[in-house]
Amino acid sequence: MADTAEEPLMGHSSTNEDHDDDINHEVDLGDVALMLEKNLRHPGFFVWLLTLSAGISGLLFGYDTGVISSTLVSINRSLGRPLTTLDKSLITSATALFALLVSPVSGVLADRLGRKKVVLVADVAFIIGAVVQAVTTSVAVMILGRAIVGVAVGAGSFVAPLYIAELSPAPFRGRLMTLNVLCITVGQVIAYIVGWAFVQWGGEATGWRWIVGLGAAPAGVQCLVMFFMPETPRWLVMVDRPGEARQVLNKVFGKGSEVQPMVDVVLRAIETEVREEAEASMDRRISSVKEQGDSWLAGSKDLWVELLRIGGNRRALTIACLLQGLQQLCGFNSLMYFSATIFTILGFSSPTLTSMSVALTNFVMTCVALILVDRVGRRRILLYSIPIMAVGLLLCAVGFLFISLPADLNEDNPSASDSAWAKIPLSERTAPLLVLVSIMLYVGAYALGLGNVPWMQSELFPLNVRSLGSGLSTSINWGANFIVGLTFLPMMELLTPAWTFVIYAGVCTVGWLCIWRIYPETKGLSLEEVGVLLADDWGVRESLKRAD
Ligand SMILES: O[C@H]1[C@H](O)[C@@H](O)[C@H](O)[C@@H](O)[C@H]1O
Repeated sequence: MADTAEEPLMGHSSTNEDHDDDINHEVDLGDVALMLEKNLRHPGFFVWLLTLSAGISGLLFGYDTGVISSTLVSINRSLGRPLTTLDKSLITSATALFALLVSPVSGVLADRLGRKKVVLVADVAFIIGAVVQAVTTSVAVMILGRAIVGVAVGAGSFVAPLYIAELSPAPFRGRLMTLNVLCITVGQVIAYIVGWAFVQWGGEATGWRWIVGLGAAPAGVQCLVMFFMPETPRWLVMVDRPGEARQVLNKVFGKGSEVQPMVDVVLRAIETEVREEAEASMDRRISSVKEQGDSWLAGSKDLWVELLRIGGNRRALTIACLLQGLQQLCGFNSLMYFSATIFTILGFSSPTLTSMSVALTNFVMTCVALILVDRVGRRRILLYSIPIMAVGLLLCAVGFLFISLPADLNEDNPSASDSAWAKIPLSERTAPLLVLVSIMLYVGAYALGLGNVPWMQSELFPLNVRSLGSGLSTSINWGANFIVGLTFLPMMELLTPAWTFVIYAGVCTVGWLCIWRIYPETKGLSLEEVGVLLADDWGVRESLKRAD
């Protein structure tokens, strides 16, 4: 392989048949990753810059989802009347609902327009949504503003990881994508701090307008920065612009003569993948165009067929949806949205401050994940951390068994810190402390694995269906997020908190079994190799052999 790699790529072109035949024989995709691992020690400055620019999408995602709890308690009557429970539910869930609707569409858009343009479109939506929320005087327009933010979060949450994945060299891909999740958790911590500060000192009725309006600032910055960032090499090859793809790869890997062979090999691997996929889909495309005409719709339908009919793609989609669904159905965001309510019920005197422990633990442990994920591997980190989550949830359930709850869980509003519950000294109540500690254990383990690994979804899909597949699994994430947000409080009331947490522990157990059975280890593999792994079966054994 070394010989092949060092041979300069002369006059390459995706339309040159002889050359393409050479590529077929020369490129051993297994060697691509090995070569990268051997040669690259650290991601270069340019790669960090790209990741951080795209990571602003994560920051906005975290900020806009984290900010809602404090906003709801600060709005009071400034939208013309006090908010009803229905108003609050609609304001909260509009974002997840629209994110859910938009993610698959943004997958198609990312193929048509490019990854970068979708980031820019999402930024415009973030800015419009923030301004609409900040200036509104009615509940209906507030819901509209949250819906527009949902469009932005839905598109951004799918395209930012895709952009990072397609630009990162394989050995650092996990780490760089975890950085995106780290930005989400930073956004959530900032949202909690800003919200808490405004609730504490804001006082006046306009404070919350600043909280939501602030979301426009990072979006504006990202718009400016991303304008100067390149498209991904994979998308450029896909739209037949290999020259530009090479320029981007040169920047990613550096320009020295020692890295040129690496750029050649990576470009060849991408070209091979694009060409093979184009050939494989040609027949299907021809028949689809014959049936439906050469329209946008025909192209998209064709992709759907490819995603669902081809075994490897279907397997990739199943794994991505499993991980994304599990990330939400394990109940984490019920803590993100309602931890202040839980800590009020438990009698903590400053529930908003206590609930910050959830956001902070999530952030700190995501930092740890950043260091571990490429070393330990995605599959392994999930198989180790999910049982700890289940133990945390069960301990939490045990804690709740020793706590007698008020009949109406809404009785204790997060702002009512002087309630009867809050006056009981904590020293006399070990059960609430047990709940707090087990929640931290659960959140810590979540942040290590399930909080970030599902966002590496795009590495599972081959290029032609990558954005559609990632878009779909992102909508599973938002759908499950929507369900958990909607059902958590009713479950606590109808089934008791103990059973609610036992059910989440059950979801974790089932999820663990599915992961053990079908999720191969993708650590250190190039995006092209992952496709080979899933082509005939789940590839678990094969991947474990490689990882050893
Ligand atoms: O990966 C993120 C992260 O774990 C966030 O903390 C959580 O709120 C999101 O729902 C999730 O997608």
